[in-house]
Amino acid sequence: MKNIALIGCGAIGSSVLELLSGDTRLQVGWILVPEITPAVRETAARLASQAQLLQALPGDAVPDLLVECAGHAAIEEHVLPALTRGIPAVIASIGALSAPGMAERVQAAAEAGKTQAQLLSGAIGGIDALAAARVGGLETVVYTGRKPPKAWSGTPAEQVCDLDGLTEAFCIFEGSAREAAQLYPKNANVAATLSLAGLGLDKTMVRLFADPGVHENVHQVEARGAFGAMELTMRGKPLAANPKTSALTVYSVVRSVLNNVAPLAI
Ligand SMILES: NC(=O)C1=CN([C@@H]2O[C@H](COP(=O)(O)OP(=O)(O)OC[C@H]3O[C@@H](n4cnc5c(N)ncnc54)[C@H](O)[C@@H]3O)[C@@H](O)[C@H]2O)C=CC1
Ligand SMILES: O=C([O-])CC(=O)C(=O)O
Repeated sequence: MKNIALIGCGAIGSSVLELLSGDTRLQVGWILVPEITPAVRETAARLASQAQLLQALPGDAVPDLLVECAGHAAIEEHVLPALTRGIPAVIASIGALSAPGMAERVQAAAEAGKTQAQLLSGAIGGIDALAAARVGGLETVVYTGRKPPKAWSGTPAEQVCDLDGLTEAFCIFEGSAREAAQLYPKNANVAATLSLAGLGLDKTMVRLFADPGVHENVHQVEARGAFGAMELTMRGKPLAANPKTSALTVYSVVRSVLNNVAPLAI
């Protein structure tokens, strides 16, 4: 049985617990959160009663897998030390790897621990195709992200338009994935994932829209290269508990965890 440490117990973490509970091939032995709130206690009691609720992984704990679905700060705080200790990790907060030097630090920590960090595809699809296409050579990758105005609240979009008053789609950002990550860090996961799989942060072009006409998180990718061309549209339903997060991200975490215990992985 695989023993898992879950980092974060918010919209994604609690849905992941829901979907994994009852699977006898694994158990969640640790849940790491900055504050052990009554909501976290209730979720853990209901879905992972054997789990220890802690702020950091104890030095003598050796989970088989660390699953990050907490936010960018958790990479520095939990993932790097665990990788260095040889604990493999799956990472949802890919946007954190846009910070200068962070992708290299994750790689170095995994090398030091002789283990592996797996970057999840999260809310976007086609990462397998894009990463394979890179081998033959990519020419352009363009990402367009479109979300309902309320999904952009608390971001610099509030300074470039009146989110509540929008009657049509408004382009709140156009530039490189590196600039997008700096301005919209909490919405930078998809852009960062596409960059890491494809042309890198400076050559991946990003356009972001606040669009009152959509109710989903719409992610579009256009890529061209030696392989031919790819066009992809995802219309991700947002999680009720966090409209900034697409439900597919939860399923992507669960897929990855189950691939770790399944005899046939896909
Ligand atoms: N790769 C992708 O496509 C996507 C990735 N994400 C990433 O997943 C993260 C979590 O998303 P949600 O569950 O919707 O957010 P949320 O805000 O609902 O939950 C975050 C949880 O992590 C905990 N947390 C925050 N900082 C922490 C830290 N330093 N160490 C341990 N726990 C910490 C919080 O207490 C909370 O339990 C996002 O911040 C984002 O980075 C989200 C959406 C898509
Ligand atoms: O759609 C989502 O779940 C999140 C998203 O756009 C991002 O973080 O890039």
